[in-house]
Amino acid sequence: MAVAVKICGLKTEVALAVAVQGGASFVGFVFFPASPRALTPCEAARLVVKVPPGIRRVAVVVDADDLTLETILTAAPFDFVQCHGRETVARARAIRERFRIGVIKAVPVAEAADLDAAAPYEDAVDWLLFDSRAPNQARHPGGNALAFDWSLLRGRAWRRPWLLAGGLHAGNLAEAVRLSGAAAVDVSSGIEDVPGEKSLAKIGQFLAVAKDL
Ligand SMILES: O=C(O)c1ccccc1NCC(=O)[C@H](O)[C@H](O)COP(=O)(O)O
Repeated sequence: MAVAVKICGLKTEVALAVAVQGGASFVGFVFFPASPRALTPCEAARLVVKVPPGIRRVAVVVDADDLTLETILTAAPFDFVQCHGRETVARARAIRERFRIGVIKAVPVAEAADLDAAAPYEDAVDWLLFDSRAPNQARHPGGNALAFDWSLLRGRAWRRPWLLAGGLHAGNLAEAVRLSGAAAVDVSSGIEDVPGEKSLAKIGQFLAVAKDL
């Protein structure tokens, strides 16, 4: 059974094309200015229009207000907003209802107790995303190439589908899926040569591994 992949932090047409050809199920665009992967709504729109039907387009935001979301979502068509900050359950629900869009809520994980934070979101969002908790000094809450103990997820069940994220790369993907039981994964740093610069070869390798799982 192949594992579904979200390729996150895309910035160029060529990287997007490799992700699409390699079989990505989701493609993510980051709207957080401090990130080396940040795009403006205009820059993202030029890429988003190239995404073929059936591949889900994700706008990654951090505690974005309605005006910011309006600007992003009117510049280009997205299928999901990924809330990667401290958005409450009420805020996640409000985004989903006001913008009539799917919502993915990132849940930061460092220890088993952190998983309990996911349950209250189940009725408010479409997907959960379990990512490593960013260190205090991190400049952004995601995309930090940090893994957590994947076995924490083993045997846990949620009423929403979920993605595993954090420090994944072609070399550890099989083990991460085996230990966590993930059916969908999200990757950014592990398919880059330097932060913000995607490696076409690494995107291809990651997707090839995912296809065989
Ligand atoms: O990627 C970023 O720079 C980023 C910045 C701010 C919020 C979220 C961000 N990324 C979200 C993602 O979905 C990443 O793919 C996820 O955190 C995993 O990242 P990595 O450990 O680098 O694979």
